[in-house]
Amino acid sequence: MTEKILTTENVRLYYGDNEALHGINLDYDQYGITALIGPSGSGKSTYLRALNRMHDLQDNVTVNGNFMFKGRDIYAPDTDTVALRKEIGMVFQQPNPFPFSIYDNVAFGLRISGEKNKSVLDEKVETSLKQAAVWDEVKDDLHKSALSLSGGQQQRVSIARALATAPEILLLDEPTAALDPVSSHKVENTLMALRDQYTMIIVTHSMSQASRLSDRTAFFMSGDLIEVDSTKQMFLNPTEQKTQDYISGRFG
Ligand SMILES: Nc1ncnc2c1ncn2[C@@H]1O[C@H](COP(=O)(O)OP(=O)(O)OP(=O)(O)O)[C@@H](O)[C@H]1O
Repeated sequence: MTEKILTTENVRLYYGDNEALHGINLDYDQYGITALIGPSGSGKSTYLRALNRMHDLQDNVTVNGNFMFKGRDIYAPDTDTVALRKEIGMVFQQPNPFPFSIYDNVAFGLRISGEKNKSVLDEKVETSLKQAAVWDEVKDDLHKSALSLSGGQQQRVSIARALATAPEILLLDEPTAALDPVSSHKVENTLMALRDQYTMIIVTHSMSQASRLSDRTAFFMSGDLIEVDSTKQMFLNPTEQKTQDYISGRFG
């Protein structure tokens, strides 16, 4: 049996007194893409953000449940959350480069970890930008502001920034929702090319994107996980009527 890289068990999350996730159980094999789909407000982003403790940054959120990453308890009191977020990186809906150069954006996490050697930084910046399939477009302008790039390029630089710290898991929260179709296509191709090297979990509203990109799909509704299966099975022959109704566009 394949070792699970990440397991989440009985995840309950509260915003104040309001329970937004009602006991989610989901495990992940190493590598491949899992899509989280479901109507607006079903808890996809809430669940995703719990995986690398992004809710710690917000008051009034209580997370219960069991989260194990390679045998380590993510919510153990002694977890170094900065180190955790290097291993479980995140890419957001809005491309969010920092207001400095392309090079400095990608080198950011490495420098925070104490890397000062210029040739190491140069090499990692180049490798990460290549992995994120944006190197050819920016290699002559690495010292230009990342904010001067197009949205699609900014998003691939954000992916490069996440990859630079050598994460094992990448969380992607609607990474193409703010992009034009050509840029979305490029970002999708980038993710496809990374599927054999990373474990990726992507929230998407696009059924066509979920079916194109993912190996496995999980359907959320009203804070519950309704069904999870191979993407093929989910789209061709889901077990639950609610899943069928959602993917055929009857609601959401
Ligand atoms: N910061 C917050 N404070 C209070 N309630 C929140 C907060 N963020 C989300 N919620 C609530 O938690 C529930 C789940 O929201 P969440 O954003 O996780 O859903 P989602 O499936 O990702 O939706 P969408 O597809 O629209 O992004 C919703 O009822 C939402 O109102």
